[in-house]
Amino acid sequence: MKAAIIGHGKMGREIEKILLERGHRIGAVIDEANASELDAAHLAGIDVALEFTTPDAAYGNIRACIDAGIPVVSGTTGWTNRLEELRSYCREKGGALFYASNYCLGVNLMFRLNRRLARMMERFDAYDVRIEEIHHTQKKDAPSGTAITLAEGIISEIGRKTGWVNEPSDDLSQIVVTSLREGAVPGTHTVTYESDDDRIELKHTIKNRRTLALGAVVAAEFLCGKKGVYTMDDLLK
Ligand SMILES: NC(=O)C1=CN([C@@H]2O[C@H](COP(=O)(O)OP(=O)(O)OC[C@H]3O[C@@H](n4cnc5c(N)ncnc54)[C@H](OP(=O)(O)O)[C@@H]3O)[C@@H](O)[C@H]2O)C=CC1
Ligand SMILES: O=C(O)C1=N[C@H](C(=O)O)C[C@H](O)C1
Repeated sequence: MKAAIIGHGKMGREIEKILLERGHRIGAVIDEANASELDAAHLAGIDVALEFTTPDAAYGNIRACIDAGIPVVSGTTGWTNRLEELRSYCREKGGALFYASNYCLGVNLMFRLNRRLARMMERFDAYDVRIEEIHHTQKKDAPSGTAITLAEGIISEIGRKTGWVNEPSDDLSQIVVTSLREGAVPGTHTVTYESDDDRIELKHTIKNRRTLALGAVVAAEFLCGKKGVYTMDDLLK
């Protein structure tokens, strides 16, 4: 597989290592300075692109890959209010797009547990639910994409929760998501159900960025040669 790396930052560099370890080739590395090279001419011969950039850049980068006919795996967070629009565009153009807010296997297992637990807690309104996420101080967006996916999972199962807020709130219809930024933390997420008497916690701690990059490369291997719109659920089936 010949890959293009779009965004040669912390994730892009980790992805590069894993691509090479798994016997793939790097056909292009695109950063902000050469972002104008995201077109069919510059990407000729590329089988798949991996896009980990910034909330401002992701939409345009992914669209450019679709326009160039290059399957694209993206994990950039903080822009996903436009994800559905881009998925429709991809289908219209006959392109290939894989998106996940988190490529770590364990987090995706936690997403499933989270929905199952929420379904159980639907009946027990003595418990309120909240989410906490902790990441490194260089993270640009808050809350994390993973925390948003967790919140959406809970909202889909618990009728008394209709949205989330990223600030303190007494509104019981909202899930309070707290974002903390500490040192080099790769990503820690905790879902807490608390009553006056006790507390249930579902917690996931990422130990290193490699697990995220490996998941993205496995997604790229899965997407290669396919058309359509995919998520981690398709990969984990
Ligand atoms: N889904 C998942 O599993 C994961 C998602 N992420 C998300 O991925 C994104 C990147 O994270 P991370 O690598 O830590 O961030 P970094 O800030 O380390 O890297 C971002 C890179 O994007 C580049 N960039 C900026 N603008 C453009 C552009 N227009 N075109 C191409 N490249 C550009 C930057 O280049 P320059 O320095 O030249 O500006 C930089 O190299 C974030 O949104 C993060 O939340 C991170 C980890 C896992
Ligand atoms: O910026 C990061 O580092 C991460 N971002 C993703 C998110 O916003 O959920 C995934 C992971 O937690 C690391």
